[in-house]
Amino acid sequence: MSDEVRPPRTAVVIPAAGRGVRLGPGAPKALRTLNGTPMLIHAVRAMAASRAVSLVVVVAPHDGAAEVKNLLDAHALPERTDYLVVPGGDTRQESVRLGLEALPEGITTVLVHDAARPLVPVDTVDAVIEAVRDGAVAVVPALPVADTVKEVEPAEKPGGPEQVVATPVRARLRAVQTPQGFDHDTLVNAHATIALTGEGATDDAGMVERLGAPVVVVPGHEEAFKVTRPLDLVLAEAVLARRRANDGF
Ligand SMILES: Nc1ccn([C@@H]2O[C@H](COP(=O)(O)OP(=O)(O)OP(=O)(O)O)[C@@H](O)[C@H]2O)c(=O)n1
Ligand SMILES: C[C@](O)(CO)[C@H](O)COP(=O)(O)O
Repeated sequence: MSDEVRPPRTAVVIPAAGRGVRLGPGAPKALRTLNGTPMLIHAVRAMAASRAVSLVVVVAPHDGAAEVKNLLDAHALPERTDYLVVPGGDTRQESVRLGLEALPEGITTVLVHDAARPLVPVDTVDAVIEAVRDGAVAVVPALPVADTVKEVEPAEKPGGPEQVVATPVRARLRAVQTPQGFDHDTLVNAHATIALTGEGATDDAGMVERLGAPVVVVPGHEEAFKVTRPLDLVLAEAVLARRRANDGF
């Protein structure tokens, strides 16, 4: 066996198998375009912009893996990075697990990034990777919350009023984004151990928290917002227009 110290290898799993119900009728959300380019391609480019990323695994809609492969082939992407496409599952959590199963040996750091956050800047990606390489087992980029957040008890009957049960101290709340970064074995262990029903975990760091492992926060970025509702498409195209005006990007 060689004593050679191998450099850490970083892969990104991009869950892109969602329908985008909240965005309204149309193609699956990841394939909807921003300024003529599919959101997924923006997201893949955002990840591959980091020189630390050697592999991007795209988790495609279950019946859309061939279409997504063609899409990646048809767009210019950095050549130093490898790309893989696998079919996804019924929930985000399942899609991420299927992406993790496709990773080759030797990956030490894994990022999970929503295709629905196409405009995250590379500095945020690099900050997450650096924090994992510095020893954190789980890292989330996050921003302070602008609104006051209430915890509610669900309505007793459909259409009835919800009851507020608590107002968490806003200064202690953070809105978390992606990419979330992990020590590879810790994330794989979380996905193998944590069983959740219904929609599953809403983020991957939450699964690592359930293992009892520490999750650290790095600053997020307002351009890393999630395209969820129709207004977010307008905002995303405005951000792209501002980038073009500012840097000719
Ligand atoms: N079964 C699923 C569901 C979601 N996702 C991905 O997880 C990310 C975050 O999910 P979200 O923004 O909720 O996307 P959708 O599930 O598509 O949206 P909606 O809930 O409005 O249908 C997206 O990149 C989405 O494609 C996935 O890979 N597999
Ligand atoms: C992972 C995430 O983007 C963190 O904010 C978010 O939880 C995804 O939620 P969604 O309902 O699947 O969009």
